[in-house]
Amino acid sequence: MGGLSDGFQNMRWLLDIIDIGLVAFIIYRIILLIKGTRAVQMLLGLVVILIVYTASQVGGLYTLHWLLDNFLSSIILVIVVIFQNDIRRALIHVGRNPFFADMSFREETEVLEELVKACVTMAGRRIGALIVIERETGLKDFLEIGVELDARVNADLIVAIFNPKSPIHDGALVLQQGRLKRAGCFLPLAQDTEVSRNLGTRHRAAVGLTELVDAVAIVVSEETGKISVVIGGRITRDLDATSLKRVLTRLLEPRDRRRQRRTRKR
Ligand SMILES: Nc1ncnc2c1ncn2[C@@H]1O[C@H](COP(=O)(O)OP(=O)(O)OP(=O)(O)O)[C@@H](O)[C@H]1O
Repeated sequence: MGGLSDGFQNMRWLLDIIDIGLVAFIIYRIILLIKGTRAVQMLLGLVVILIVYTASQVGGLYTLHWLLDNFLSSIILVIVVIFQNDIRRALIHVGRNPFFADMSFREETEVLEELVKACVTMAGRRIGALIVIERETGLKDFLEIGVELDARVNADLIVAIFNPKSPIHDGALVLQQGRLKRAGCFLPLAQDTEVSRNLGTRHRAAVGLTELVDAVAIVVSEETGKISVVIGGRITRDLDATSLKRVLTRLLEPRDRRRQRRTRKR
């Protein structure tokens, strides 16, 4: 037993390195996860509260200090409530489920071309559409409503689905693992913020879902005929065929291939 604990003592430096490395990795992942989201502002707010808390202690502002002390004692609960969406996103990232799993490069290109063709056709005809593409986070929770399809990605079929006369044109079309999986799906709407208040419900649904999961949403506006891509709750508007294909290729490309491409560039 003594030998074992001596062994651990001798390895102390190694454990310290692992310890520091793990903490640095967790902080890095948290920063990556919340970068550019509302969570950054909330985190800054918390930092300000911490500064005021320390200042109130040093300056002897007892009532303020008591108030903040009580607030900060339940900080874990506060953090969980404030960052619930981000925590959920981080946790469900564990189960990877890439869109182009088991597809050859030629099949991937074909899927993207059919998707882009469908969006451009619908935009030209002012047919409204909402297409959601699953990436690493499973969308099972959002697929209960709707009609099962499980069909190859085909531009004519997508246009037919969103044709206003089609019985399944309402709601979202969901793509999983390179196939058209379900149509007529109801998505969670974005929370009632200043930005989302100015959006119609189709765009709000795209923002709402992508705030919760890492899926990519494509919206074709019935009103303007414009194509937008929504990811992480952020909208990139007014895409044409070329920019849509470029954006989708970048977002759906398998990670290992993206890494290989970056290494080749260096
Ligand atoms: N929660 C939802 N989940 C999925 N689809 C939805 C949801 N809410 C609305 N939609 C779809 O959006 C359509 C209505 O879009 P609306 O015109 O209100 O939005 P919009 O963002 O202004 O889009 P557009 O620019 O095409 O007019 C509905 O017919 C339905 O197909």
